[in-house]
Amino acid sequence: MSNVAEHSVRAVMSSAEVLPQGAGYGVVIGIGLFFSAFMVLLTAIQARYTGYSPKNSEEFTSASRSVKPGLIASGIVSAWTWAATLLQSSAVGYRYGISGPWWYASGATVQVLLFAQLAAKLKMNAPYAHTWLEIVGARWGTAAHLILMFFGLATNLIVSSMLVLGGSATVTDLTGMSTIAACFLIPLGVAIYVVVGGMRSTLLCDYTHTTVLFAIIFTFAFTVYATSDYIGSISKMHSLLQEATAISPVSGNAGGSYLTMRSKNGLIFGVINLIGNFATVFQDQAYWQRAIASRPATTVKAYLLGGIAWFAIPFCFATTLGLAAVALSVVPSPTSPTANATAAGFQALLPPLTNDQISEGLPASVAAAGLLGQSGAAALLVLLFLAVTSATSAELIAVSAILTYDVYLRYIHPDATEQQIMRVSHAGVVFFALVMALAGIIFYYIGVSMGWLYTFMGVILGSAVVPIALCITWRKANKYGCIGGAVVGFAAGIAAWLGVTSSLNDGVINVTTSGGNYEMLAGNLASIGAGGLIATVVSCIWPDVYDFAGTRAINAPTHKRDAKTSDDMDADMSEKKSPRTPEASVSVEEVQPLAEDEELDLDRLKSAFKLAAQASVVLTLVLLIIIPLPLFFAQTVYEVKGFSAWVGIGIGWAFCSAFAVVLYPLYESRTALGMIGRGIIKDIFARGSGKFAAPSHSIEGDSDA
Ligand SMILES: NC(N)=O
Repeated sequence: MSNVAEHSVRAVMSSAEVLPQGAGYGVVIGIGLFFSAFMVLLTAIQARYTGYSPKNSEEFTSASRSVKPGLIASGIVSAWTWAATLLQSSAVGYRYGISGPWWYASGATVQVLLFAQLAAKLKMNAPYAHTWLEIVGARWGTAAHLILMFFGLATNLIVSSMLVLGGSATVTDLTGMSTIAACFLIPLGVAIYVVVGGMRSTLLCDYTHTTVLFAIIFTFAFTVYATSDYIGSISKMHSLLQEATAISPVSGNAGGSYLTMRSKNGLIFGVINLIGNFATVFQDQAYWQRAIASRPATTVKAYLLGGIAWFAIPFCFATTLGLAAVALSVVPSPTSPTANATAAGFQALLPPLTNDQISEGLPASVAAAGLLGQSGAAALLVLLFLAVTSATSAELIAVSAILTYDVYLRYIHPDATEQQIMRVSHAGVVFFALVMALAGIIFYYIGVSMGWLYTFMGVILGSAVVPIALCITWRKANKYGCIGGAVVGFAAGIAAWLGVTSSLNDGVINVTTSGGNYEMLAGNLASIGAGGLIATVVSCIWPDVYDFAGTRAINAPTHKRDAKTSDDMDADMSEKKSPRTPEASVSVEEVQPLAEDEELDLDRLKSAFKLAAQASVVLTLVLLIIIPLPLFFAQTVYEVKGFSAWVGIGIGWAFCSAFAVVLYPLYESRTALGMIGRGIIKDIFARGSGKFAAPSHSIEGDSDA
């Protein structure tokens, strides 16, 4: 049997039989153990040649706030690349055509870009905090802290469940490995290396994952658009998509075509996607933690770079594999009696997928297996595993930070020693690994898929988005308005979601009926809308007057500062000084003058905020309005030329992204890499002579390895 025929038969047999079960266990356990060993090695190298060691809590959780922008950008890309980024984006490409990948990518990029503003404010208003919840607690006290902690931890739980569900469904589908085993083994393998390495090593591991991720994405893109026997060129893809349109037109698309941005359901998905992803960035400690780990001077740059780079991942990947899955549905299988897709008896290489299969995110894996047989399936498996593990590592260390600083230190043992803090941080990682495994299994058993959770997340998380953003950035934010907004918005989201489900489905409410586009859209809009409206309106009517002195005092180094410096720092936002909040761990008067630290100079931070505000708003308008809406209203169905430009932009963007998050971090770390290289060489020739010796002035600013 020819290679092509062999691939085809495997694809028709469904992707479950493409790889042996052992390959699933091999990838999940083998790669997990490999990265654990890699992490041990990296940690040892760091400690020996750079002086950084995750044995103290600041380094473990926050990487000593010294990481450069390229590595932070790579960490953002890695944490934000979920199983859904690859699978759900391809699923909406499969359902809605080219608009699906666009709306997935743009609807989840703008939050990272806009987060640059929050990151700049974090460095201005709470430069020494470990978690965003510490800021809430210092400003608004215990009730607000607990309520918003619910939203924060719910975000981590939902994101983690999606990671486990998406990862395990694909491993099971491609190899037949037990889903339950995959749910447990994926997070536990990651937990080992997170405990060993802490935040800095997690970022380094993210970097390696991101590098491999781009390599595999390019492999798929060039296979589909250049070398595949079934597709192999943009014009062939175009003609296959036109054939697919003729056979099964897409409801709500211009001319039923896969080749148009005029897609009603694509647009609805775009809105749901936009709202849900605000919640999973703004209230996920993982993104705050990257801002915290970042050098203050370059935080904004890191988020803008990370956001722009990330866009290419779902856009290029889903424009490749999502559309390939559609195209392969009109390619005849080797056993088909006819090559004419419209003739009776036609057997497609990839028979149409059911709604449940699409919701599980299978279009990408069946397309990969259909195109490249076992090697395609294996590449997708590795890609998925790397995406899932690096995002999982971000979630584990994020929850560990919340459990350590917002539960243990705040409520249980405020005077804990460094050793106790480290012990709790490690235990937090392991504890949450078990929780996410169990959550994945529970959702799997009740029939909730990754796709369902993805569109649902904004319903229960969306209401806290605006309140949290206001708490950290706006001196006038009213505590009661924001907390009320989060709680009422939560109820409004659930009520709207269930109400619309009931009215559109004759009173039948279950996992299937509640997962429709309109049902989820209603819940998402009500949640973020009510939360945002209540928080903003109440704050405008009864504005707070807050100077952020209490939040700046969180964990700040303790030196005297004179009143003049304090006034200068707060000049931009204080009309009246608020007294020290009881929650602040250190009195304002004791705080080290931030101006002493050049990177925390208020003028520099204000300029960074201005840059973040301007760049993120302009890019948001470009990605959400200026490019897609004219294309939507024009109802253009792309001819080959337009489609070629579309695909070319996707692949070109992915190349630029790879430069930004793969090559740039190497360039910016050249000093540290040189130092490590010299240390290793010295050690080889004279054992012990290469070891890091703390200089009289710190080299930390130059080192981020
Ligand atoms: N991270 C996302 N939304 O893919």
